[in-house]
Amino acid sequence: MTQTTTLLIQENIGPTLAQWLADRSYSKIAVLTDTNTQRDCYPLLAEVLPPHVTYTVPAGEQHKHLATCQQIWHFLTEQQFDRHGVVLNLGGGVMGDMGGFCAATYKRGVDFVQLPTTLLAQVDASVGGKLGVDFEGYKNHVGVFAQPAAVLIGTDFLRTLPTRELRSGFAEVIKHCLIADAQQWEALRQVPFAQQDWLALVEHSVAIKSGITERDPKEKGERKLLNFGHTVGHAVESWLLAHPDRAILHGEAIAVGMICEGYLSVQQSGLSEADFRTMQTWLLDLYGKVTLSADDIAGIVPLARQDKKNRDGIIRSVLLEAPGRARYDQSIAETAMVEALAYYQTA
Ligand SMILES: NC(=O)c1ccc[n+]([C@@H]2O[C@H](COP(=O)([O-])OP(=O)(O)OC[C@H]3O[C@@H](n4cnc5c(N)ncnc54)[C@H](O)[C@@H]3O)[C@@H](O)[C@H]2O)c1
Ligand SMILES: O=C(O)C(=O)C[C@@H](O)[C@H](O)[C@H](O)COP(=O)(O)O
Ligand SMILES: [Zn+2]
Repeated sequence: MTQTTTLLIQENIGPTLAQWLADRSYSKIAVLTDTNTQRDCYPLLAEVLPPHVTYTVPAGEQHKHLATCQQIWHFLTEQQFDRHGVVLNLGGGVMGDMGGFCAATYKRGVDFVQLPTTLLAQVDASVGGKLGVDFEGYKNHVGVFAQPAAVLIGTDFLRTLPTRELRSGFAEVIKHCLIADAQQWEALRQVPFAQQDWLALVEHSVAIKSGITERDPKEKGERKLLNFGHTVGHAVESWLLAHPDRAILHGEAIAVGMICEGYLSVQQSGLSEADFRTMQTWLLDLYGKVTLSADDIAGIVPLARQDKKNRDGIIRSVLLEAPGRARYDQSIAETAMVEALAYYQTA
C-alpha cells in the first residue's frame, strides 16, 4: 500500500472511522453494503457516521459483476456524487473488490475506504488494492490496482458472521502461514478452529500481506506468492459457480487449490511428502472434500488458461519448497493439473 493508506485493526472501529472522517472534508459520504451487511453491520456504525447516503447490493459472488457495478455507478451519479466524495465499502471481499473498483473508476477515481466485515476480507481482501469483478466466468477478470484511502478493520463485525464464512476466511490465514511463516503454521494447528484468537490472526495475516503488497503493489514478482492455491482454486471456484447449486465459497476453493498445488509442490519444488501429508490431512479435516467428476476436471483445467499469472500460454503457479517458503512463476503442464485434481479425489 502507499504511505498514505491508513491501516488500523481494532475491535470496535466505529469511533475511529468517525474521527477519520471528521479529520477530512469530503463533499459526500456514500456507504455501500450488501443485503447481509446492511442488516448486521451497518447498525454498528449508523449512529457514529456523519450524514451520508447508502446503497445496498444483493449479497454473494454471483453478483460480483459489471451489471452490479453499473447500478452502483448509477447511484453515485444520481446522488450528484463529485470527485471530492468518499465511498465506504462495508462488507466482505465481494463488496470490497466491487465497491473499490466502482470508486476507483467513477469519474476516474474517488477516495474509498475498506471496512471489511468477513474474516476473509479482514485478513486478505481489504489490504493491497486488488479491485475488480468476475467476467464471462473468470474470476476478477476485469479490475484495477488502486489503494484505498484507509483500511479500518473492526473485528467486532465477526460476531454475526456465519461459521462457514469464518472457516472460508481461515483458508487465507493458512495460505499466509504456508507461504511466509513456518512457525505460525505449526502454532495454528495446535489450536482448535473454534478457539482461534481472531484478532491476533487478523494482525498476523495483515502484517504478512501488507508487507508483501507494499514491496510489490502491482504483482510484478513477490506478490504472486499471495496467489498460492489460487491457480487451481480459482478454476474450481469458477467452474462450480457456473453450476449454481454446487457453488462453494472462495476460501473453500482455495483449500482445494492448496491441496492440489501442495501435491504439485512435492513433484516439482521439493516439498517433503511428510509436510504435504500434514497439510492435506488438516485441510481435508477443516473443509471436507469437494466431489469432482472426470467431466468436472476436464472443464476446470482449461479455465486456468486465463489465470493472470500466466505468460505466453503457459500456466504459471506458486509452489511450496517447505511450509513458510514458496516460489512463484512455476510452470504447470495441464496434464499435471489434471493429475493433481484426480489425486485430490482419491485423497
Ligand atoms: N482483493 C483481494 O486481494 C482479495 C483477496 C481475497 C479474496 N478476494 C475476493 O473476496 C471475495 C470473497 O470474500 P468473502 O469471503 O468476504 O465473501 P462475501 O463478500 O461474499 O461475504 C460472505 C458472506 O457473508 C456475508 N457477510 C459479510 N459480513 C458479514 C457479517 N459481519 N455478518 C454476517 N454476514 C456477513 C455477506 O453478505 C456474504 O453473504 C471473492 O470474490 C474473492 O475473489 C479478494
Ligand atoms: O492480493 C493478492 O495478490 C492475492 O492474490 C490475494 C488472493 O487471496 C485474492 O483471492 C486475489 O483476489 C486473487 O487475485 P487474482 O489476481 O488471482 O484474481
Ligand atoms: Zn484469495
